[in-house]
Amino acid sequence: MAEDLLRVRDLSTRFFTEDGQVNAVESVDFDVRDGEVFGIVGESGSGKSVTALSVIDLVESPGRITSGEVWYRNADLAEEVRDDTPEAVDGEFVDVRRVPENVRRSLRGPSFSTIFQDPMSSLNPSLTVGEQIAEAVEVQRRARSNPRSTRSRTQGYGLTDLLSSAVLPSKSYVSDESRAEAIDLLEQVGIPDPAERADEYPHEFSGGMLQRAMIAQALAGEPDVLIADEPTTALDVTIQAQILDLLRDLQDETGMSIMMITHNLGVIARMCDRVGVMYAGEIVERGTLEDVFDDPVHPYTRGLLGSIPDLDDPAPRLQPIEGNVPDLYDEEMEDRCYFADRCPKAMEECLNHPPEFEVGATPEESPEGGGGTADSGERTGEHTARCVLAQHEYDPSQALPNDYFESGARRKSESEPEEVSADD
Ligand SMILES: Nc1ncnc2c1ncn2[C@@H]1O[C@H](COP(=O)(O)OP(=O)(O)OP(=O)(O)O)[C@@H](O)[C@H]1O
Ligand code: NI
Repeated sequence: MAEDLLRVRDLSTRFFTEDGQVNAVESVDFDVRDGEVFGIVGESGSGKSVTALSVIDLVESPGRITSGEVWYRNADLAEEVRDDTPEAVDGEFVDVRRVPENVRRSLRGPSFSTIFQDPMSSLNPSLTVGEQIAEAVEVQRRARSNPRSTRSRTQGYGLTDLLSSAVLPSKSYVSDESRAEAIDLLEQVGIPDPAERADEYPHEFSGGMLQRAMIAQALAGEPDVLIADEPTTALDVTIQAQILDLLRDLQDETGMSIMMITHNLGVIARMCDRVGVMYAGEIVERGTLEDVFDDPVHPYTRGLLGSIPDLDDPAPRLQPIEGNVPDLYDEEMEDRCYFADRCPKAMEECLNHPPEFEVGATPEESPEGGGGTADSGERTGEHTARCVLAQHEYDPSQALPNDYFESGARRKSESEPEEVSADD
């Protein structure tokens, strides 16, 4: 079995807005393994993008990561930071949340790279595509040849900042070698006439080609992990399929891992090895693609699967189950299963916040949460769900009345959990 490359533990991110505290990511655990595609899927507003941004420390104010560890396996980095920050090192793993900020930032590009729905969030309109990719190649080269000096030179700069900073002289390739490499990359991502296209500006590219150029830029750093947030959502379906196939091919060649974030289960089915299903800031079910698609436990997952958009069909935004993802304001998050108000199988037990249950395990064996830090590598349950149905069948005699969550009065005055009669 492939080794873990990333172990994310108890990651929480909140936005401190004028209207209140938004619990966008709520104690999330997941692993990303060598050479796999790990998918995060869920409706709009479920916390997918903020989870990704939290992993690479790009959450912006008024947001803040309030807890969590992001263990990244990199023996060289572990060696480098061990003396100064021993608490951030566990064997070959480094908790990137506990290393100095300049070190963490220097990992963007050479270790973690991103592609987004909108390529113009990564590309600078006033530089040619070739120059920008060549610059990313250079950053990687400097990082390889002398990690420490690069870390100080790029201190305080993410790759994107560096690329878009006005300091860069226009039309100057750092070297002929990096220009040649940029052209190679453009060819790798399937851009015809790459040498000519390299000298064009982003606005001269079509949407699909621009997406490919962004992928080339993201790959220039030879990242260990590519984080792809709805990378094909804006594209028409034929191009969408081409880009996904391209990502899979590139992954086969490079051995990188991909974190694929999407609301589209068709994309998940086509791409992913393992999946986490997000709802209201939590991962509510996870497992292999087969676990989650063939044997879903959480009624939310089942609901999502009830309307898998066909990739060959214009895919609608997912809205399979009546109702919406809650706004996630802290004061409105009752201590219950967050999905209970939309759930066709809500029972009295669901008025307690469910832990992560191992699917199919007896209650005694079931672990609390995703388990462990960097050193507890052993995995028991691959397939888990934050739902009591992982442990026992639906019991209609315990069902909550249909209108249970509808009375606004109850919400305010009776939200104190009543004594729940659990049978076991
Ligand atoms: N800058 C911000 N300020 C306040 N709240 C925010 C901010 N960014 C995100 N949120 C909130 O965090 C929660 C999670 O948002 P997130 O963007 O991660 O959802 P998502 O699953 O990626 O949805 P989508 O499919 O629409 O991209 C939402 O409730 C959202 O309103
Ligand atoms: Ni998003």
